[in-house]
Amino acid sequence: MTETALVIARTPADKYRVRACAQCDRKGDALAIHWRRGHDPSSALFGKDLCDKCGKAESRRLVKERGAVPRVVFRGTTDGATRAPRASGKTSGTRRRRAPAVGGEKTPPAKARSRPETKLGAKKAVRKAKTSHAGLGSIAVVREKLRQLATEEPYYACESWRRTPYDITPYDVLPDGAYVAGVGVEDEDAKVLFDRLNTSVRDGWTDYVPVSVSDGTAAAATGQQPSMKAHSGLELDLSTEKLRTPLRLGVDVEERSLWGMDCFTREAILASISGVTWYAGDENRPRRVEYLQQRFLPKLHTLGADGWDASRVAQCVLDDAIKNGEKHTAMASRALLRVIAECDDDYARAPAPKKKKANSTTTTGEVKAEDHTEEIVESHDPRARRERFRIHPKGTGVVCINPNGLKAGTFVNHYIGEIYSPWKWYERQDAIKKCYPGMELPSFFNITLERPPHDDRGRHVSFVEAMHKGCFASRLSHSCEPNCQTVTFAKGGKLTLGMFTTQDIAYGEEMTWDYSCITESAEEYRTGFCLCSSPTCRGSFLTYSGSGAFTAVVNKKHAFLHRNAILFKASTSALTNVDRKMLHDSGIRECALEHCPDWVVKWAALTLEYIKLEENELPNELMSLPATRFGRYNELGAKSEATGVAATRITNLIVTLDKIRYVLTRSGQERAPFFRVLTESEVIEHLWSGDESILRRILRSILAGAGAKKGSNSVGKSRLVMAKMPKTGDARVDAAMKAIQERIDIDERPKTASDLLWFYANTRNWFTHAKLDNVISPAVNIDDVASVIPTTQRKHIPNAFRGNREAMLQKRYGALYVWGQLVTWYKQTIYSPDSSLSADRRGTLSLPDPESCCSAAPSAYVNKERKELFKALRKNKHQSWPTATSWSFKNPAKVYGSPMFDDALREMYPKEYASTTSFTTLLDKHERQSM
Ligand SMILES: C[S@@+](CC[C@H](N)C(=O)[O-])C[C@H]1O[C@@H](n2cnc3c(N)ncnc32)[C@H](O)[C@@H]1O
Repeated sequence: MTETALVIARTPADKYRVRACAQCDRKGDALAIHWRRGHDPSSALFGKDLCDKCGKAESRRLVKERGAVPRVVFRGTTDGATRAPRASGKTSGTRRRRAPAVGGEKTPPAKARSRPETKLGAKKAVRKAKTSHAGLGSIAVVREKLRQLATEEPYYACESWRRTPYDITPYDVLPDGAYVAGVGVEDEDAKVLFDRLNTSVRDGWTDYVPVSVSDGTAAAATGQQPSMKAHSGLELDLSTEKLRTPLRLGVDVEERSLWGMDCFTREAILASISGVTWYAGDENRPRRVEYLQQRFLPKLHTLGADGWDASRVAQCVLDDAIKNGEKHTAMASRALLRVIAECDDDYARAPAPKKKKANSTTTTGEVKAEDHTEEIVESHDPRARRERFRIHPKGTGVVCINPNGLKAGTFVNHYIGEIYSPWKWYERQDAIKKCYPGMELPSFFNITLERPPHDDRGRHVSFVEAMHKGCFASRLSHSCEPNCQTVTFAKGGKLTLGMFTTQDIAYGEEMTWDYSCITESAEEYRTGFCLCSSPTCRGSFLTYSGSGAFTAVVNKKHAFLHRNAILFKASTSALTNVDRKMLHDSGIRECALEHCPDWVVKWAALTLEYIKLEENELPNELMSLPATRFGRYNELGAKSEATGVAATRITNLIVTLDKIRYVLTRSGQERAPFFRVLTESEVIEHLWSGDESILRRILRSILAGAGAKKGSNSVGKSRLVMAKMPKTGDARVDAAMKAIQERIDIDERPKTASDLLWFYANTRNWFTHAKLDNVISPAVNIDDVASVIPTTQRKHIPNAFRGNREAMLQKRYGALYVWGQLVTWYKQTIYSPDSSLSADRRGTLSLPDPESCCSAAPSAYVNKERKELFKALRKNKHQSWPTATSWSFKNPAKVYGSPMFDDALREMYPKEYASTTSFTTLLDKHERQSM
């Protein structure tokens, strides 16, 4: 194959020789210009010196002409140290030996030091180091690593790169431990909120558990579990004296504009320094991590607006290392600088594309300028979306500036802010989303304050918003390997949240905690890519509630019909002492249940039963999941994950109770059970004897349809059926319907009418729902939000409040809100949980309209569709029926029930529904008989 690559002239003597480019006549030595040499024998430029630009152009031309891939190039950089590539014989290894004595770095482990001598011999080892860890080798390794990472989660999750720091979100400082009522919280509600801060638990109680993880790191033990609080048995000192003295801003800690790297960049940096022998190989990964965390990151946190530039950080680390005689750190920094130069600087130096026209939707000059900068960066080179050393702004964070560092277990500060009850909090969030659609994920500062389960009045949840009012504790960043933690504790009969260090923290180190924040939106999860830079970073600082841990058991044991079965049972059976005790034992007591009607309390008890079942079954489900990059779940990790999921579920249960209570306690609101079972005579009327009964409607539509086709056999058949209809309504519904079904094969299409009747005839539980009033709550006040919208997002503001402002700020709870919320209780961010009900009920709870079996679309229910429908129902009875068929589901009578729902009831409550035949047995029989 013809050699098409261009390689650099690379002997040390060459370095200082002034050359001229054979193409453009540019002059300079190797320190000023990155020189290349024509390497294609058939080219006129073969063997000639070319400047960087012309060399690349030549390379591109050759690649275009012949489709060959250019060989990786290596070039010198300008700091004059360790530049020699392997062919020169002057390796960075030799220079290292001449470097000044090392200060503050650890000796390599004996095993690592002895290996070259014992295995290869000293000379061989040096040669190996030269070839595999210097220059060309390391860059190839990095490139290969980046290629691999680009196809793996979570590395490619980050798609755009912002190089400018975020605006500071200013806040009012609240006095220690003082919460204030949220914006627009009315006095009555505020009273309830502050009362919920009172507790019967003894002073000094805390929800902090000093977990000891003996068999490895927290991450290894927990898989991707964020909520496990693992900190090697550290005890916290909650003496009042300590809690009175938080750390001081400007003395112990400082708020700073901080930067962080995505997982891709972190791995690229680790790979870059693995080119240095001291840091090479799996056994030296801890050294690479130490370089990143103890040298690179602290330096990054001092760079202010320049933090985006990885090579600047590396250069600063190098300068410090040279000053302090830390030779390994210096070598790592040089290696990193070299790789960054190779991978990124070409890109940075290439001419910027022509200015785009200013964005007409922007409102201020400042925004235009900022947007433009970002556009250039992104549109310049699409490959930049992946293979670059990207350091992103994280906004304000908190750094330890106490020269002695901070000890593990130190009280940092109270986590305080404005408090909201759950229903009010979600009304506010809904209004924000409605008024600022399409707004980028804003920084969030909220945290939940949870009452302890053993408090006399039990659990409850309040939302603490620290965006506008609070203290520096709310400015700490998230980390997947944090050094601080929030803790709820009791002090003076009141509950409060505090931040504590869980590890010793050195001067210059960033203080972080694990947000353990769960999002219901996959998009939000992806947007929240994590910049914590820790070696076990999970990729996003959010946890997705659609992940395996949250869905593994739900999909099997708590699907749509199961959740409706719970609501059905709660509406139709009495609240017992066993239910009350179970709730009480789990801490769901007065605070969560007051003002709830019995059927809602029963619903809570039945839902709690499911939560316990899930907690039991989830560990096995998790251990059977395929391995992720964190490995497989072990038993400890799976159990801990299940505990975390159960805790989230209980919080959601309490939040749901709070929302439902709000709607049901509005004046004039119906409080009877939400589902009402039809009496037998109502069922007969609905199916059989009523003017609008299912049977009458079906016959009417058959006659209407068949009338068009004179002489059709259907007409005679349906008249016959009509004539034989009993005049009284006291026949057993299912027997009569069955008899009709056997004779009514009157439709010319395969089995449409008889199948439909089969579903009706085989449904045992028919019910309808309560008619609740719509509730429209007062407009919430979100004036405080506009001030914190990032400048880049301001362009959305003109679109906000397009409609009636007052209406957009009000929350409308529709008549079916209670139904929707109770069957999606584990989600909280859906504006109208009832809006998906009609789709979810399609064919599952609501059977097709009788008219649809005689619709004008004759091909809609041919044998193929029929088979597919039955197959799908066998596989998943909770799945709504496909929309492509002619079935319609208007259900004007609002009567619900289906054989699939009966089956869900039987699965959930086998004792009460023991006589119900399983749905698949029924369907098998029906298919056999109707062949
Ligand atoms: C509680 S605030 C922290 C203070 C905030 N950085 C500021 O500028 O005021 C949480 C926000 O900080 C940013 N943040 C914190 N930790 C982060 C991390 N590890 N990765 C990415 N962004 C982070 C995110 O924007 C997040 O919404």
